[in-house]
Amino acid sequence: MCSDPVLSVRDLRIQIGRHPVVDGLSFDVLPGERVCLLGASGSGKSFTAKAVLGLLPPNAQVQGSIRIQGREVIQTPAARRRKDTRVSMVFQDSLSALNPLVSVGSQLREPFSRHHGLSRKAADQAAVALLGAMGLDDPQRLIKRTPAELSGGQRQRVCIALAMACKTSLMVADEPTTALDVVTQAQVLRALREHTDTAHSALLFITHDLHAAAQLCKRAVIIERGVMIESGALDTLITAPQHRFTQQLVAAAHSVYPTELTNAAELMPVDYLKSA
Ligand SMILES: Nc1ncnc2c1ncn2[C@@H]1O[C@H](COP(=O)(O)OP(=O)(O)OP(=O)(O)O)[C@@H](O)[C@H]1O
Repeated sequence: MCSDPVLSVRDLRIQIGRHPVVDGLSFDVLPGERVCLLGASGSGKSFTAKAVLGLLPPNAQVQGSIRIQGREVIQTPAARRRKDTRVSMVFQDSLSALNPLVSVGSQLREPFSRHHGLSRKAADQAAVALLGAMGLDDPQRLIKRTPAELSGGQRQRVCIALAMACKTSLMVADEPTTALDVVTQAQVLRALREHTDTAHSALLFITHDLHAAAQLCKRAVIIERGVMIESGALDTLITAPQHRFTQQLVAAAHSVYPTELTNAAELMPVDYLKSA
């Protein structure tokens, strides 16, 4: 069975002044699919995410095609997009993504009222239920606090809850676990996995962390200096990486997580691992 992609990116080119930061990138994300965009620092991941979200800075020149639910949005900024082409977002820095002066409950109430049409009381109940479902202890108390009164992992799960409450068919998460300790990382990855499974929402997961990607995604697009160098099933990319950069990425992840990169990693050919 073949479904139409939720997100279809074709020959995406982004330039800042004379400097190309993304150069001819093409990939699809299918409904309910989790795809990671993997690349080293400075490879153009965040610019790709911003183009998908309609949040490119005014000095960026963009060409190509970005279709969400079949509609062309490449030249349409986020604020002017139709409801069915809007994308929810989880940022790396959860503190600056949330309003520091407003309680978690008030911030979560808004999307429940706006996108689900709930009354204030029902929106509060939905917010508490959602935070509880994400494994946060005592959500009744938590919604009364401001973001600064939460830990990084708690805040990041509030951000995921906010993105979930927006009820979009696509979520983009840009390095959502980079600033977190390993235990909290695992909790946040689980929350993303459970949400996308339950809501059948697609996810574009932006990361330079192959280990995190392998816990969440089945398919990867790997970029280097704004150009796609490899793409396909993550298992295959881990067991048989073709490009030098992918081989280095796998070797680095394997040296940090020797036994658990994925089941596929146990089958990994070793020539390039030995040389890493
Ligand atoms: N305002 C800017 N003007 C010109 N070039 C920029 C600007 N901001 C970023 N760049 C360059 O664009 C390129 C891609 O940046 P981008 O932030 O998309 O990378 P990234 O892969 O997300 O990196 P990281 O993992 O470090 O966030 C980099 O070479 C960066 O130096």
